[in-house]
Amino acid sequence: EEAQTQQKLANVVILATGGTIAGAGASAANSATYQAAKLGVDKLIAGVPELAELANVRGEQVMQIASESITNDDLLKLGKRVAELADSKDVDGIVITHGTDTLEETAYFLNLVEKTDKPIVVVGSMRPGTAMSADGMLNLYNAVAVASDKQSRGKGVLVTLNDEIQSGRDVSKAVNIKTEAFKSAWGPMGMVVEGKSYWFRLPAKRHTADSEFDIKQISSLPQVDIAYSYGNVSDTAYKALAQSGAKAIIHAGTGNGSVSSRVVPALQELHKNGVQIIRSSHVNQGGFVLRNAEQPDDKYDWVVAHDLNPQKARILAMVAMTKTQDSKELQRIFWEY
Ligand SMILES: NC(=O)CC[C@H](N)C(=O)O
Repeated sequence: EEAQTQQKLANVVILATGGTIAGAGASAANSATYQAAKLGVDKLIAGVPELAELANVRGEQVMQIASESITNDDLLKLGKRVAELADSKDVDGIVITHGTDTLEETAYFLNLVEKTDKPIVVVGSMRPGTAMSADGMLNLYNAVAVASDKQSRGKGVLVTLNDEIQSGRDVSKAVNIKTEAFKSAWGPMGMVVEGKSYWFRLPAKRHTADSEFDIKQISSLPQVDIAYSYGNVSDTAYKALAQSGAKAIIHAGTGNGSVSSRVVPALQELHKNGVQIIRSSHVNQGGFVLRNAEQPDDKYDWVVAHDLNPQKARILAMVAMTKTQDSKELQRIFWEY
């Protein structure tokens, strides 16, 4: 009988990378003061015995770090392992446990480069497992539920926290400390409650199987950096980033992605020297940057990031620039993904 249930259940692999979901604090009162990336994947799985009712689950420790320390090489390593598993007949879905600080970057990266319809779910938590009202157990349970569900196929990389199913493209950490931390300007795609998924919308942008990018063809990512804008800003950061080898600079602009008159000449100069300038906005609840609004992008040959926040724009620019250095192609890609 046990063999029969195992046959019916989906096979889900949990790739663990660290973060608070694998964190531990000194006391149950420590919801914010703790060390991330302490528990191994086997302990995470053992901590939620109910996972066995949802799927045949096995774990792999890909790395054990706090996600603010993730590098481009780490992204490639994780991406390549996900692709290998997605190609395996024995794997129906993949869950990635991840720190929440850069979870939105990794989820978007995988959404762009994994050529598969199989569910890929990235999950984290806001409180370590040692804390009162820890959220990791339920978030992981929900992630495995979504990853083992056939309905989740072909919907792009997904993120499950706070009972919501979010698009890995759109979602961003908008709040810290609180468990209701991840938001999307366009709303969640669905809910997951007691191991069952309820879907309400689909992503409109190209992703995964429909993407022109393939992790198997990518061996390195170009240097793309972000410069933050504010009153009295100078061009120092932009010049320094270009000097250090940035192939593109994401302008984390004020408001509509506006650029200070103190910075415009330096950006024109950098672009003449081959650095792509990509305008985004650092407003918190959904930037929306349009070409030739506030700045003459056609005249300067700049690119706009549209609704992508600066950190997501960095991910797309890196992936796109593995294929093209042409600003018009880059802009096409920024509209489509
Ligand atoms: N809630 C979290 O996961 C944050 C912990 C850590 N800063 C990380 O991103 O890994």
